[in-house]
Amino acid sequence: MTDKLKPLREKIDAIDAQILTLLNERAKVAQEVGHVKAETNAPVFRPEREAQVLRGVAERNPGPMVSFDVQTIFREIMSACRALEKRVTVAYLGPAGTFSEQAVYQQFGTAVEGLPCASIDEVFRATEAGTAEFGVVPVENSSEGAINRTLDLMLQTTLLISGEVAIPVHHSLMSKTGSMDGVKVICAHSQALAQCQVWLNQNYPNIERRAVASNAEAARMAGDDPAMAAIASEIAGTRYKLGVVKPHIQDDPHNRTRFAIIGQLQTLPSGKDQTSIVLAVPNKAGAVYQLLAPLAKHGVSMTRFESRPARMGTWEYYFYVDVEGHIHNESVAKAMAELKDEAAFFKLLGSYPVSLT
Ligand SMILES: O=C(O)C(=O)C[C@]1(C(=O)O)C=C[C@@H](O)C=C1
Repeated sequence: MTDKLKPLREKIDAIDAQILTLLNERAKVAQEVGHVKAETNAPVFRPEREAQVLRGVAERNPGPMVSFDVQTIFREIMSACRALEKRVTVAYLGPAGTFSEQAVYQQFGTAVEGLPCASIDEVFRATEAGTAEFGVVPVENSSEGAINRTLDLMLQTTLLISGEVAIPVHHSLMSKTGSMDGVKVICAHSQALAQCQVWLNQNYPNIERRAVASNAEAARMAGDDPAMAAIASEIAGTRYKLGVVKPHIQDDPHNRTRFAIIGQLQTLPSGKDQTSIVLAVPNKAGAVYQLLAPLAKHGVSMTRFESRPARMGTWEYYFYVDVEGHIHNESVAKAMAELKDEAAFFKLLGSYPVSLT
């Protein structure tokens, strides 16, 4: 056994030496890129370039490594190279251990400065004030729909959407002891309670459910109090030393949340992009139908249509629309110009690469 392993391990050592040399060659080039950017004050984080690199390695991947894993490795390589240029600060809905933090790493890799914030509002404020260069905010969940607070704040902010990232959301039921003995309350964010309600009704119909600020906060509370259980990610559970009572209790096994990367940056085209806008129309018959006509006219596909009641003013609803393509694409630019002319309200939220996951 050892005789057979030895030459294979020597091979791995030799390959690792080459990888190490290449990684550092790459890092030196990234440092040069950093110097060029510093001269012109150009942005360090370039989501369109990173999306192209990650799509490229997946397309060229000969295997046997699976493309998802290859992308994870290259994301970390770029993250480390980027950090040599400048360590980017990213605000997110904290505390540490939330799905928002996971979304930060999924987009930026781990060589990033995370800034946990107490609320979605604070993520916007920290990014607008420049305390963080980017913010990561939840936009929609596949089971529960839109995150209304984010949509409302998008309307008011001067920030743009610079990118998007989608992550699978798996909720686990956890407690200090790893059992439900003596547990009187199950805590979680209201969205998580909603995403697990069928399972909870079947298994613990008589235990009180309490909505708290975040799942990570629920995990922290459960770590302090054996009478409380938390619904949260297992990452949060590990952080607060909880035992798993039952993993993956979300009603939809494919539950996912989409996050927006917000910032000052207008991302350039990556070749596979999406544009987000908000619109309002006068309250008259056929207005929405008419409003969307420019999309069909210019062959622009709509990928999302969400409405929010306008809480003041003369219009009844705001419509959040995502379309395929970048505002720099001629057809998208023309369609947007016509929409803007016809709408009672129009706001471009940003053009950015379509999420890889
Ligand atoms: O190409 C650039 O602009 C770089 O800064 C290099 C690099 C990379 O490591 O590949 C790093 C950071 C950017 O977000 C994009 C790519």
